[in-house]
Amino acid sequence: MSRDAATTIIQTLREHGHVAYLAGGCVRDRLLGVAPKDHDVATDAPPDVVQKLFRRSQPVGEAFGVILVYAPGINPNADAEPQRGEASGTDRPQRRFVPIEVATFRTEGVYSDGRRPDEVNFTTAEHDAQRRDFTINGLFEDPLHPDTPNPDADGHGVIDYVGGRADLESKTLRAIGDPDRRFGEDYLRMLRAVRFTTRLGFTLDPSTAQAIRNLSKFLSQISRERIGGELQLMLTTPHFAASADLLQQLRLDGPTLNEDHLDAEMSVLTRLSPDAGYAAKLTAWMIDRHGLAAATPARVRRWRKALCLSNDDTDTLNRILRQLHAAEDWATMSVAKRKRLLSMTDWDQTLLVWRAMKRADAIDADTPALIEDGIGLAPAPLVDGADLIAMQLKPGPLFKTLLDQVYDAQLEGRVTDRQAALAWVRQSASEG
Ligand SMILES: Nc1ccn([C@@H]2O[C@H](COP(=O)(O)OP(=O)(O)OP(=O)(O)O)[C@@H](O)[C@H]2O)c(=O)n1
Repeated sequence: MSRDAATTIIQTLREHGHVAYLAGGCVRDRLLGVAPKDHDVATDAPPDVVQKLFRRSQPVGEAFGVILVYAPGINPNADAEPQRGEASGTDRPQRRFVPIEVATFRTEGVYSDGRRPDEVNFTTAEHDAQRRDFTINGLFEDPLHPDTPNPDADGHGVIDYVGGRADLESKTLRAIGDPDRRFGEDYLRMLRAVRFTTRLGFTLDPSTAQAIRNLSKFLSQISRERIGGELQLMLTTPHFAASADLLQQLRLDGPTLNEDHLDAEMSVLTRLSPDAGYAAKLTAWMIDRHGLAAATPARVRRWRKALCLSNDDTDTLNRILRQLHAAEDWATMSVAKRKRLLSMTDWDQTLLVWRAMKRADAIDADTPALIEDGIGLAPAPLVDGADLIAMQLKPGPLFKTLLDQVYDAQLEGRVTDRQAALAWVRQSASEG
């Protein structure tokens, strides 16, 4: 477990006369009874000392004083470094080297480029706690404290310089010290505030919320990759609708999406199944904000830029929107068209959005009969391009039209075997 690996590192640092603790999210999560994603260590040992003490280490954020140390532990994510003499890819369950971030206690300057702090100074644990974003993230823990032999015990080894324990108990997300200053150091923290508040089901402290409202427009100074990354974290949790709602209440929606603030009701997003992927959630949010008619490729291009969307997510978003627009004509659509729609890539995602829009009743009612009609939604074509070439037809626009039409005939049961399909093509081609 990464807690064991982090504890081993802390022990070594202590033996060499340094102060070292577990820090940040892992302390918060343990006190909340949640399994921490990873365990970070903070220490007064400077980065070069950390590197000398741990042979298996590499700097990951030298400017920040962060060193990745590989320490023995059970690594649940199997692809850590293999042990010496051990072939990688072996299936024996065993102790592996777990990567742990070891950061030197630091204070940071402002992030004036929106990506990294202008300056970093090494300091004490107390000052390191005070430069962190929220009180619940500013806790340290001594895993070697005699009162905490059991990691599940209510930690007496917790070191709290910022009032984080009381805020954990009252379920309050509060900036450490002066909120304007904390957000001014890194405006991305305003989005982090939304993520932690909704993920943990906390309340945002009123003066922290007010500071965000006042400063929301400065979010646009932050790099689009960081904004997009944070939004993705927010929307891929089960609390995505609450996150979008809180973003809007705090007037962070506009600067996040690089468009104007809107007071939209999150009805589609609220009803959307948690099984929906990131692109489907963005689609639902776009529809809540702008309506389906205004959810256009131009809007997708804008969101893609604002959120640094991947090609995959952008393609999926565009596909879902095209399918939603097509689904509007369901009532008048031919059987072949219906079947083609139902077998399109990402239709499952489209359907989740369509259901959240409360418009899927007819599709849901008609689908079983289409699937179980003895033909199916997407049977293998009875004829293909090679058959057309064998008929001396030249590849060209007519070629594709003929193939589409004969496939429609097949989907609708108008041709049921290969001979009939070939005859159908011959007839249509001769008619021109
Ligand atoms: N803009 C930021 C980012 C991080 N931190 C501090 O660095 C710690 C680690 O950051 P990160 O790994 O991003 O978050 P976690 O708190 O570990 O939360 P998560 O479980 O989401 O990773 C945080 O707890 C917080 O103390 C901060 O003060 N300001």
